[in-house]
Amino acid sequence: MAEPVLEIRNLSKSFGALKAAVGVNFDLMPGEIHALIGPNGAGKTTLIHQIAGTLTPDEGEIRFLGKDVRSLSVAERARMGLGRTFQVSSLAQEFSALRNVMLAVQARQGTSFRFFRPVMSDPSLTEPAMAALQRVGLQDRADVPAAELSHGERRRLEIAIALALEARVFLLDEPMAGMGPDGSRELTAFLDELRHQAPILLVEHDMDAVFALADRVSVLVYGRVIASGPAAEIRRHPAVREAYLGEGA
Ligand SMILES: Nc1ncnc2c1ncn2[C@@H]1O[C@H](COP(=O)(O)OP(=O)(O)OP(=O)(O)O)[C@@H](O)[C@H]1O
Repeated sequence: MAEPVLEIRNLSKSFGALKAAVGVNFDLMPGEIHALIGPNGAGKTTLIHQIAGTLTPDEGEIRFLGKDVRSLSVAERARMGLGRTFQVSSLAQEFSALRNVMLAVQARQGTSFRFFRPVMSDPSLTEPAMAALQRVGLQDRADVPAAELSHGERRRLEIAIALALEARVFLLDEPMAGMGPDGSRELTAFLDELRHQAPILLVEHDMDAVFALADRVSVLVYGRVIASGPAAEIRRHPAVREAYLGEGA
């Protein structure tokens, strides 16, 4: 059987008295989209922060590609291929779309000094960056500053950055947030294709997108996984309908 790309074991994290993760177990298998759903404040973003390395767990294990990554920095994890998009955009707003992706290409290639060539005309940076922009359909917007892109375009730019980092896994935190229905449909189709590149941990409130995309769904409530399984099963799960979808069982 295939090995999980990402394995979370007994992860716990508290902020004072508040338990944001309580013994969380979670796997991401090659090729799959595993959605993490749950009410506001359930601890979904906190879990992504712990995987990416911006928060340290109190207890538990995080294994990525078979390696325990708890002692690695955010940058080291990113270099291993932990590709993350953020709930709040982390783009360099004044830089063009192309420049934003080039920074990721440069980060991927490691620090190198380029004395002889201005960065913007260095094909070892511009070519992979343009290829990533093309994958997300932003090739015609390459020169536009990130700040002037639409919300949906910025989301796609973040994915282009993860592509340029040659992500081995995508951690997507509410990619549908702020999208209109057309944008959501477009992004859903795109993510469906993106899974072939690397598996996706999808934190999302848009249930149409979740049930259209996810192979598996885990439900987090007050830091605990209350149900986890194939999407069709989770949709029918009485505890999920009651606790999360707000219906009587
Ligand atoms: N740095 C922090 N310090 C203290 N409390 C925090 C911190 N980060 C998150 N929390 C709290 O931890 C809990 C889980 O928050 P988190 O943002 O992970 O939830 P979420 O499931 O992602 O919610 P949403 O769906 O609204 O984004 C919340 O009660 C939040 O207020």
